[in-house]
Amino acid sequence: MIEIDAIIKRYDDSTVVDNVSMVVEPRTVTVIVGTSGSGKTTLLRMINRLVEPTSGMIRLDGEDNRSIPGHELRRRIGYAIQGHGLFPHRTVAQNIATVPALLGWEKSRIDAKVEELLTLFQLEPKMFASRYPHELSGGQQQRVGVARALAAEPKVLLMDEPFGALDPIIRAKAQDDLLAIQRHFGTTIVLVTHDMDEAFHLANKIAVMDKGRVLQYGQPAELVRAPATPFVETLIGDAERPFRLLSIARAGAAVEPGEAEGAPISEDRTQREALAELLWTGRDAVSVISASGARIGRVTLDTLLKRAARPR
Ligand SMILES: Nc1ncnc2c1ncn2[C@@H]1O[C@H](COP(=O)(O)OP(=O)(O)OP(=O)(O)O)[C@@H](O)[C@H]1O
Repeated sequence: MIEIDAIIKRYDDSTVVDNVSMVVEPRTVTVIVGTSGSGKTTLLRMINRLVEPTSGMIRLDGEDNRSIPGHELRRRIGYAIQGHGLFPHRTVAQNIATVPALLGWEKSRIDAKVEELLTLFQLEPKMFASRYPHELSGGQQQRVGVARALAAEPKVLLMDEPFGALDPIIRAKAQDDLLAIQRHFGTTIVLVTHDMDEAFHLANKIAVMDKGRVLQYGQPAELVRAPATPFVETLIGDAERPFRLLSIARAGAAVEPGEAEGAPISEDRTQREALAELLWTGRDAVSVISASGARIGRVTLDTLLKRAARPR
């Protein structure tokens, strides 16, 4: 758990993080969004003490982060940034091994970790371990950057616009990979982004920042249903609201009894995907199946349109 308690950061006369308090639950993804210059990066970097707060306290599992030695902070908290910051003259394997090597892990343990991470990130170890960063595509470099941040098995991963440089298709894939890996390791992730679609795709909770303050901190559905301020409403995007509502709920939650013609969809797909399927195939209803493949009912176009309707 990360407890951010009345954190303030001032540079000269300007207050760039203004009395922020929030709690990040373990094994969740928290996304910080907001306009440029609103203090997102500064807030993130106070968690691993790359920036020292002017006042306030941040606790990691109950421990004041100022009382945790630097090497221990680096072990507990991974950090991945846009542009990935890979060392150009070190191989992929050496890049990933950076923190474990600093921590003095045995070579066999490091090698096993590098292989595990490369495999998890779908980079065939035999092909990629000995390459240099310039021999990788942008998307591959980005994956190595995240793999490196995870190498010492940190409980917490801080990510600052990690996918900012990727094209939309690779970006969507990178987001899915991240969620799979987050579940695999049970990592607590705090991620900064400008991209609201990314926020809604990844977040268990979203913090909206403006001028150094957190205006709202809640589950995506809360932000859509009850935006705390007009700023939050604007940032979420009024026009996309129906789709956001559908993209944060699973098809399984809209099931009703009955059958439908044509290919079924899985209950864990989003309602937005169910709607897309219906619109693409011109059907009024689609059968829904459970993870084990059993038919559990159907979702109708009518139901989805009602769910997408303005809540007020
Ligand atoms: N070392 C510094 N010295 C002085 N001012 C700083 C420093 N670092 C950041 N700032 C200022 O603090 C404010 C918040 O910066 P920060 O990088 O946290 O914003 P951000 O929300 O991450 O912005 P962006 O989305 O553009 O990256 C900005 O006005 C920035 O100019």
